Amino acid sequence: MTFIKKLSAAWSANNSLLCVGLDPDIAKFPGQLQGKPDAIFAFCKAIIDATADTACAFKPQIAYFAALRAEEQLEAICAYLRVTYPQIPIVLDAKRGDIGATAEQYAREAFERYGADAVTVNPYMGYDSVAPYLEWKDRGVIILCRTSNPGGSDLQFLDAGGKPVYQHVAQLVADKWNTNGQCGLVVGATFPNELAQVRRIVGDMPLLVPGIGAQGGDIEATVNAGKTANGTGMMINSSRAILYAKPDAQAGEDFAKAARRVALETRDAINRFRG
Ligand SMILES: O=C(O)c1cc(=O)[nH]c(=O)n1[C@@H]1O[C@H](COP(=O)(O)O)[C@@H](O)[C@H]1O
Repeated sequence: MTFIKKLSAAWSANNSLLCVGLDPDIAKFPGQLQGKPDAIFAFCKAIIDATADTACAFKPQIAYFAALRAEEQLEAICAYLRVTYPQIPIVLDAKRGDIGATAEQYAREAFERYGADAVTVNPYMGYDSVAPYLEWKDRGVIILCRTSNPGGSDLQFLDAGGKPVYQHVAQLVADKWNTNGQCGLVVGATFPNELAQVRRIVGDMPLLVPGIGAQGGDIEATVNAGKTANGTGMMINSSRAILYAKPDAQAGEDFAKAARRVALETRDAINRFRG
């Protein structure tokens, strides 16, 4: 099944535009996982099991695994997702960008090694750096457009022949790069005006929208700016606010139950504005 079909089915099945980001930071793990050799896998598995019915996608961030030499645990988590929750797309967040020959290897890493349904890619090096990902015709290629961080303005707001660079990227992807119809764009929830601009340019193309939760993006503004006519079109990502939600001790919550509560609250808050 193609990435877009899988994502559309997950939007409907779970009535959710929430993407749960998997950014495992062992310093923030609960006591019972500290010091365990497979703590990263165990933490992510517990979060996945607690939130799978609230999410339209899971987004593991590769740096959190690679920095700790835990790529095997990322492989195991992706394998677990593919077997246990095959209906939920895996978006590998790697933000790769390199010359074509190297990009071929990055594409294999994302799609073969980790079996991801989609991968985030940096457009700075141009079409031939993105083309190797497009060889994987059923997989999603999600290209950075207007990122959620303040410093994104340094380049993305520069004028490129009458329009800012981020709009140029959106137009380029919509008109030329989306050869298999499986591309998406990253637009931060911290920039709702720009999100609305991108939506106007790209029609129904799915947008990965990080920046609610820990980065403070407004859910109502995000949904109003980014939704498509049928009230979908986005994977609205939250990582830390869900992963490290404070357990309510009086309610007997552990970290996974707290994550589920916040995931449900976030999904429902998004749904209130979908129309
Ligand atoms: O591509 C991304 O996922 C991404 C793009 C962007 O512009 N901003 C952004 O925060 N992200 C990622 O989205 C996640 C946000 O995490 P929280 O701020 O904890 O919700 C992190 O994994 C970031 O690397």
